[in-house]
Amino acid sequence: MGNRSQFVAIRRELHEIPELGFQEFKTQAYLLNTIQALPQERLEIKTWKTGIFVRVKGTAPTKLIGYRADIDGLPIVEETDLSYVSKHPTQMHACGHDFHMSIALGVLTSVVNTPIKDDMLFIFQPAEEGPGGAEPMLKSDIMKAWMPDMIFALHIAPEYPVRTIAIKPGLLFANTSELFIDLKGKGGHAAYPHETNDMVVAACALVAQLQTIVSRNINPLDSAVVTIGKITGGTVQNVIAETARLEGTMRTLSSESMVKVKERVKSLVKGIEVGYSCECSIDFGSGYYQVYNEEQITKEFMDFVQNQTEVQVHLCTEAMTGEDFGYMLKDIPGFMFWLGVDSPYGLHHSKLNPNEDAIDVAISMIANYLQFKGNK
Ligand SMILES: CC(=O)N[C@@H](CCC[C@H](N)C(=O)O)C(=O)O
Repeated sequence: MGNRSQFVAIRRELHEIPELGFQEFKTQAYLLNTIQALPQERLEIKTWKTGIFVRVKGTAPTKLIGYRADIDGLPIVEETDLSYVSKHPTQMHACGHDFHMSIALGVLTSVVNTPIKDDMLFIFQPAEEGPGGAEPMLKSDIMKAWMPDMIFALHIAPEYPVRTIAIKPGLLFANTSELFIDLKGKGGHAAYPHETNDMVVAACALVAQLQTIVSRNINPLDSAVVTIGKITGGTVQNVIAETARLEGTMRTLSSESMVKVKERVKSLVKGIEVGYSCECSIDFGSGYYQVYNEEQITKEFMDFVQNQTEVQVHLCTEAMTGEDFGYMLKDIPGFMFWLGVDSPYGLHHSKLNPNEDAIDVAISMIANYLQFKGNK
């Protein structure tokens, strides 16, 4: 691993054990072991479900600075040929949370070894991919007692080179809502369609109609996404399906548009019920609040990084990704930024392989920023 730090090895070990939201038991144990191996004099550690809070006492604190890393993986079968490929065959760190954790551990180690004046709160948060850990963590008694004065976080960005970050003041990520639709009709013999209400046909019609929400109901100057990522239905090739299920996600830049998208989903589903003589139920699952970067703190961070020669700052546009860190930023001023990791495969791809050089780049950049911001 050449000159790379121990946090690259830690990332690889975490990469091997991805776990889904609120099932991050091995991950939590691994993180706790690593945190407990640090000098403990300045640390106070509390667990919350599968997450962890670590408070680091500063030398002369005037504020509490929060830093959040998400810790869950995705239900994806990994298709890389890495020596440290996931040991959990149907789960993968395909959104970089292994990077987020190892960077947070690196920054924590740096703050323990070189204390800053201010107190710090490290938040290892479960279930970012769903159903959402940030909002309940924010409402927990622990965080109510340890409410940071400012907070920040990063997300890896495969499309940017290593040694770059991308960020903008104001809106960074979209409002999101999951979408689950169950359709139930009358199944039967494949040769007797006139005696059935085929839910495969109804589901296909609904998928096509859902596409008209973005193209026909949302102002073209606004932005929205309706994606159906999974369809299930039927049992065998020569039986007409009695049930079908669509699973997807909706994204909007404005919260008003999310209300409109949901209304249109309800109307289209009603139309399918009438048109295909079936019963449907809609579950909007979990929804995430937009990620909004507080202007002043974000600009100060951008200026700070720009003045360091090691990392370049790109001013980016908003993305339709979602992040439940948006809930934390709704209540606490702060920011999120993209960390360039230069991978030909994007987030949520089974071949995602971020460049590990970005780990030490990020640790050093954030540690420097904390020496500046936390010693003011
Ligand atoms: C950064 C990122 O990729 N976040 C996820 C968040 C998913 C939230 C929820 N499960 C949904 O699908 O709406 C994303 O897909 O943007």
